[in-house]
Amino acid sequence: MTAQPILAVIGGSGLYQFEGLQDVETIEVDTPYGKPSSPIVMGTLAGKTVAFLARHGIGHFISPTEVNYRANIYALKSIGARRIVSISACGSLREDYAPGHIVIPDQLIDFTRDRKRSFFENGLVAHISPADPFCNEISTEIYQAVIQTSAVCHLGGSFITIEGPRFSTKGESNLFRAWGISIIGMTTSPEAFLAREAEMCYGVLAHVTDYDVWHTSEAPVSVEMVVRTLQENTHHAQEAIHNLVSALPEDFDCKCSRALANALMTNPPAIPAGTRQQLGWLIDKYLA
Ligand SMILES: CSC[C@H]1O[C@H](OP(=O)(O)O)[C@H](O)[C@@H]1O
Ligand SMILES: Nc1ncnc2[nH]cnc12
Repeated sequence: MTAQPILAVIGGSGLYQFEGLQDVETIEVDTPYGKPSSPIVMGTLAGKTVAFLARHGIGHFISPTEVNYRANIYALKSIGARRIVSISACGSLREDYAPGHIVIPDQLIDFTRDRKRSFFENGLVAHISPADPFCNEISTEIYQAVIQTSAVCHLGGSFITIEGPRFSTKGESNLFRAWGISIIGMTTSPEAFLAREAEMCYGVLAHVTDYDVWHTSEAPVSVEMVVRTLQENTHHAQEAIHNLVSALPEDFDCKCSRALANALMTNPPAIPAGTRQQLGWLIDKYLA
């Protein structure tokens, strides 16, 4: 059996397998929420175990709305992962975050509508705090790893998740700009919120692939533009993950691992037995 991974990587658009993993083992995981987007590929990088999951499936056949975010987070937790790096393609809403750059966002604005956004349901109410939606520790580690590459990297910026799959109108894009939002994508919500509920450290390495649709001298975003920019820049993410894995300590203590400590609202005797059992993986340590 492969060792517990030091890091789980969720690969987004343009990243369906992880180059350079050695001693690779592919694991089919099933979850109470259904199948994750892809098998989990476990392997070693810099001598440490890493897990990789392709968010849109291998071949990119799952839309941002249809990604089973709960199954993906559950699957990564079930193999023992405690930290997640999400690799995402995003549009830029500001001039100085240019295509080809990388952003490590520190805020998240959720404009999605049609997604399961919590593990808590069926008689068990919990309210986690996503005031700081990304783990500060892993985000800083990601930034340190990226700046060792030749990529231009920005630490900080707010990231809006739209429902998609369509891109934005100019009216929407200009509204988001007026709100001071930095980058735009379609997958970080609810992924980041579910990772917090699962008490996992979660950070994003966002590749800027385009200027969305607001720019007066740049063409509006298209799939061709996103794919081309990603092809030119994915090597930065691969290199950064290598740097990150090399630097990450095996032992760590982060407040993300206690995110549910003050979140459970339902009086324990009122929790239905089936729900208590189904969510045992999250709540046993608080209700034992
Ligand atoms: C292919 S452009 C839109 C698509 O790309 C991003 O995916 P991911 O976050 O998984 O890299 C964006 O969120 C949309 O899903
Ligand atoms: N402009 C954009 N809007 C939403 N998602 C994106 N992913 C990459 N570019 C994007």
